Amino acid sequence: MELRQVSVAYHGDIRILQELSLAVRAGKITGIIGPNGAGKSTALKTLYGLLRPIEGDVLIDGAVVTGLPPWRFIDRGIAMVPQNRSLFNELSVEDNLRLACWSFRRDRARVEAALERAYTQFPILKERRKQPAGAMSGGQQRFLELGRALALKPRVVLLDEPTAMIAPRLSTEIYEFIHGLPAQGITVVLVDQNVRQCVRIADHLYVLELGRNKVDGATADFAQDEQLRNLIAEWVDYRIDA
Ligand SMILES: Nc1ncnc2c1ncn2[C@@H]1O[C@H](COP(=O)(O)OP(=O)(O)OP(=O)(O)O)[C@@H](O)[C@H]1O
Repeated sequence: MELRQVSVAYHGDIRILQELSLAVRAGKITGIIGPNGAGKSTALKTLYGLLRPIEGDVLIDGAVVTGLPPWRFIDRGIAMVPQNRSLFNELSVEDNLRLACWSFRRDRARVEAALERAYTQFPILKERRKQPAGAMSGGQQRFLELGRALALKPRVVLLDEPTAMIAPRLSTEIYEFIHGLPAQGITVVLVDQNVRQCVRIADHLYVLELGRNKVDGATADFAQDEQLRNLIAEWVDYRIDA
């Protein structure tokens, strides 16, 4: 996936992204970091078709898809887990998973396979499958959101602050899980305030500032370049280890 010279505005004239270009590396983890309000979530929403650029293009597999609605992105194997909770709290864990299968609900074998995939990845969901989603802890609800996105066997998963407001022990588990996704053939785009963890697991990093791409590169190169490490420390208040 790619954003090519994309500008995005809210309310028509509040321009947030300014000619931002960004390429998602297939089979890798691409991290997007930057100070509060830099436009990281806006970039992710643009990659998923939730926001339409006023300039520039969104590409999938090299083809321009600018203006395509989000459900057509799902068809193309792109899944997103948004920053804010997106579960139906009153519905059971299993019904939340079934809803993700709505577009192929008549294909029972496929629905059962999708449920099984989510339960294998997160056994706690199977244990809790009959309980209301809202009765689970914040971390468990996050597992359900991840399980729901992955039940559809996406090629690419877009994650916005996956461990915001989640207890440290479960956060560590979530990062380990995300780290393992490329080995399952899943490409990851990770927007995160938790710069330490994002830098630890990302193969390639973009640093945004005021809606622009300030710098990007392979994470390993950031670690070896004293000047880059200083810049990152200044922008996001975190020093990458050499
Ligand atoms: N729906 C909206 N309407 C108007 N302005 C918005 C809207 N959503 C975001 N903004 C503004 O756009 C800018 C970028 O927001 P965005 O959420 O993309 O930043 P971010 O880098 O993800 O920040 P954070 O790390 O704080 O989540 C901010 O100034 C924000 O106030």
